[in-house]
Amino acid sequence: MNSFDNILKDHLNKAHLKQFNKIYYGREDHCEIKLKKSTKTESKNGNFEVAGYSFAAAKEELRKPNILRLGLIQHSIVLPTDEPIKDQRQAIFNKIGKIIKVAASEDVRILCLQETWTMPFFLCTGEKKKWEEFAEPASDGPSTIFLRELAKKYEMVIISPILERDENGKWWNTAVVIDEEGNYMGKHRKNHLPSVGSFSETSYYEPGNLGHPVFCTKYGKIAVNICYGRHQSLNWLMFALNGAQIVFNPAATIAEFGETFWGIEARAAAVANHYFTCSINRVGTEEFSVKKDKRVRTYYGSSYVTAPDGCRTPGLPKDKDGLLIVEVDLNLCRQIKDQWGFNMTARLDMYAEGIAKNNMKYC
Ligand SMILES: NC(=O)NCCC(=O)O
Repeated sequence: MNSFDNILKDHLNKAHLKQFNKIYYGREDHCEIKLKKSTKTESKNGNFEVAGYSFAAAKEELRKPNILRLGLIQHSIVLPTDEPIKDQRQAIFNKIGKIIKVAASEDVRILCLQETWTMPFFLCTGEKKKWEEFAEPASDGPSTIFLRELAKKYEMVIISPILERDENGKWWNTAVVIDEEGNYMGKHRKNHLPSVGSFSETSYYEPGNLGHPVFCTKYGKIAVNICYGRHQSLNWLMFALNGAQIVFNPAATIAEFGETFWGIEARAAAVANHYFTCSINRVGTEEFSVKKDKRVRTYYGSSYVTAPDGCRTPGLPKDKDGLLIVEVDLNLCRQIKDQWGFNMTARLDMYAEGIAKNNMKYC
């Protein structure tokens, strides 16, 4: 099944599709961006889907429009998981390098990759030794070196979620932020670690210790909420309190786990926190030999973007690499807050008091 959106297109007539889009996506028309001919050729040659949509904001008298293009890449691994680590990683670099080039040709200014994009998601195997060499330093590891060059060449801010090995040899699930001049800007570490079914990351690394950083890039204020952190609404809130205009949610999640949540959580967060959310999930099937068993996991892609007014784009396919390009006007963030009086009616002091009174416990 390619995507939910294609099923709808195939089965609803034009009028019904419009009605459906209005309720489900928040608007009748997806506002597709016209992509270059070369983009279509490259996507066909590289066997990845490219889709482009835009979100407009109202014209203002005093502020200029603040329009930029975001890029989200979802991808499968390239080589089987028992190939040498160096080859597996290089094959992914080669594929991603080509997709980033297409994103650059479409003027993408901020781009985000999926969770631990350089490797198969071996964190479901319970094994560590075999995979150690995928862990790398955040500021000058192989993937940061690779992306710094592309960031500089294309004047693009790049968010690179990796498996970090710190100076003491400890691992972290980390997102590195590289600025448009190719400089390492900083990093965020995943705050909430799953311990559910085969997602058991607590044996690999600890919850993040860097709070909720917002990176003031040349193009906008951005933050990263890594995968499982999307189930925690206060995690989203903290990025808003620190001033984020766009929050990326790079993920690795499978259909057996909350595919029904996927379209809801980041979308609700965009409305509740008045920023854009960008949801990126890996695709493809990954097979691991664990002792005498085979472990097989299939990721469902479906990456999408939501605007602060709750309108969302269709998703990328469930089963194919893809580049989602979304043109946004960041002025929309403040416009929505003003229109709904969200800052004026917030009761943060009341919640802070209530949380403190409950001794930080859920009942
Ligand atoms: N990577 C990760 O945190 N997966 C957990 C499953 C989920 O939250 O969908």
